Amino acid sequence: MPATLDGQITMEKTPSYFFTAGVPARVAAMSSDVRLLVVVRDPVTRALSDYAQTASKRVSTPAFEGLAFPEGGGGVNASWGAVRLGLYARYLSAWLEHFPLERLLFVSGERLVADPAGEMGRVQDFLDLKRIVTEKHFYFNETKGFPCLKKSEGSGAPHCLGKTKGRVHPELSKESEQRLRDFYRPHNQRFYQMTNQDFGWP
Ligand SMILES: Nc1ncnc2c1ncn2[C@@H]1O[C@H](COP(=O)(O)OS(=O)(=O)O)[C@@H](OP(=O)(O)O)[C@H]1O
Repeated sequence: MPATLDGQITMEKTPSYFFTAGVPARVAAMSSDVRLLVVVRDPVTRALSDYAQTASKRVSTPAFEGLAFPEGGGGVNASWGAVRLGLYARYLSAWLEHFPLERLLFVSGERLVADPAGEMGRVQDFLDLKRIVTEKHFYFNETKGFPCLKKSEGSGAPHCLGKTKGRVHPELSKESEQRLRDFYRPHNQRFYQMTNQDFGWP
């Protein structure tokens, strides 16, 4: 992390911090007053998104359902990363050994899309920042199917995230979706209790 002067905030992000062993202890050792933002989405959608990212890099990736569900039986393959990483409560436990809950803000991935200004308002409050980013900064881009910035910082032109954000997800049969939902439900409930926040995942 670069040196941070008084009055500055240094931000650093990668999704893998959340679930990589040893990271909570390392972050705690680095800074005692760090604030942590965790963006989470419905773990079923997360699994499909994870798969879509892998499949975009390797054409020969087997079908989602073959990887998610072991042959025979009604089980779910929780050792496959795309499934395992949606077990948020498990990974959060490791962070809560090093940080009080108040040091973490859980951002809803769904609300970030449906109401980006509202969710960014929560983020700014959490970081003790003036609410500079508001509704007026966003518009919904029908082609992209996501909110985009009305003006980018560099050119002042509208700016959407790139092609690697908003990929098409694989189709999932109703039965497979239900199987995954049933698998995640108790984990989601535990996560809601730990965060005191109901994300409303079906
Ligand atoms: N405004 C906007 N524009 C485009 N995409 C958006 C936006 N807000 C949230 N998302 C969702 O972000 C998902 C990609 O996040 P990632 O976790 O891959 O990002 S990163 O790894 O931290 O770079 C990406 O997931 P996929 O849809 O599976 O590609 C999007 O659903």
